[in-house]
Amino acid sequence: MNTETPASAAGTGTVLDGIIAGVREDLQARRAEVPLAELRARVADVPLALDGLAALRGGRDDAAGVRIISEVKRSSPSKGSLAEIPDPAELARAYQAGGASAVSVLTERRRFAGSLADLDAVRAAVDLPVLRKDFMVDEYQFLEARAHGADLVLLIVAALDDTRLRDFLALTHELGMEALVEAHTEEEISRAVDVGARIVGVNVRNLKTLDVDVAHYGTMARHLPDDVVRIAESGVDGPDVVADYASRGADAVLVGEALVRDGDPAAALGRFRAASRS
Ligand SMILES: O=C(O)c1ccccc1NCC(=O)[C@H](O)[C@H](O)COP(=O)(O)O
Repeated sequence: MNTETPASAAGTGTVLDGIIAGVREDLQARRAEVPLAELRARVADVPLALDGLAALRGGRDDAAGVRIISEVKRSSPSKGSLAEIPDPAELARAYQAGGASAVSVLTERRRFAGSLADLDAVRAAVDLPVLRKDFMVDEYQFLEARAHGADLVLLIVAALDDTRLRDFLALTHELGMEALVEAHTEEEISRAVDVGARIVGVNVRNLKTLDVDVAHYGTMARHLPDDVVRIAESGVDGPDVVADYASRGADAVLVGEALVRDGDPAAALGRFRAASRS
């Protein structure tokens, strides 16, 4: 597989381009430490991936309400440091206790202060599907995700041309994982669906301005086909937003900041889940 990917499919000098440039530099350093062949060997020793698709599907129809993907998010480009997370395993266990359906772990280092160590800690702490949330632009990262026990990875449509999107989705599935394919626009939703994405997220954070507009989910949701698992990403600052996403047909909601800032994330999750049922 050709792993040379343009900085972003758009290549417009956006926040995304800057993040990806840093991701590529960090990746070269890791590759020098652990060559691809060694990663492949490690993958063979890891237990099979959990079924992320099954965990997230059905939230729009069943009485249990919307599924929640709870994120371990230390920092962000838009807000800087969000929370001290001395023990990501403890946070992940709170998420599981609060009824999360999956845990997302940001592993990008420069802007989000994440790491593969966080992924390892969360993987060992919960038996929920775990999403490696990063800016996936190279085959190496997919093997790395699986070697560290991830069950799902993020594919950002805006960061990949159609060939890479298709190839990376195929690689994800070959490794037994599922992909959350993230779109921001109607055109990106079409591209995600055309390459065969089974889980499509609409991220309401604009990657050019970093502005969050929760109403954007409703505008985009009508373009999501019935047979994909629909995820609303970002912008949850309380139960009302979860209820709104649920009312617009989301199967699952991805929540970061509101949970890491809450002193009792398990209780917060309980409120979010209850709101989607009311
Ligand atoms: O969070 C950011 O500032 C950000 C900036 C640029 C690219 C991605 C970014 N966030 C990644 C995410 O998608 C969120 O962490 C996730 O959806 C949770 O969002 P929130 O609940 O609003 O923290």
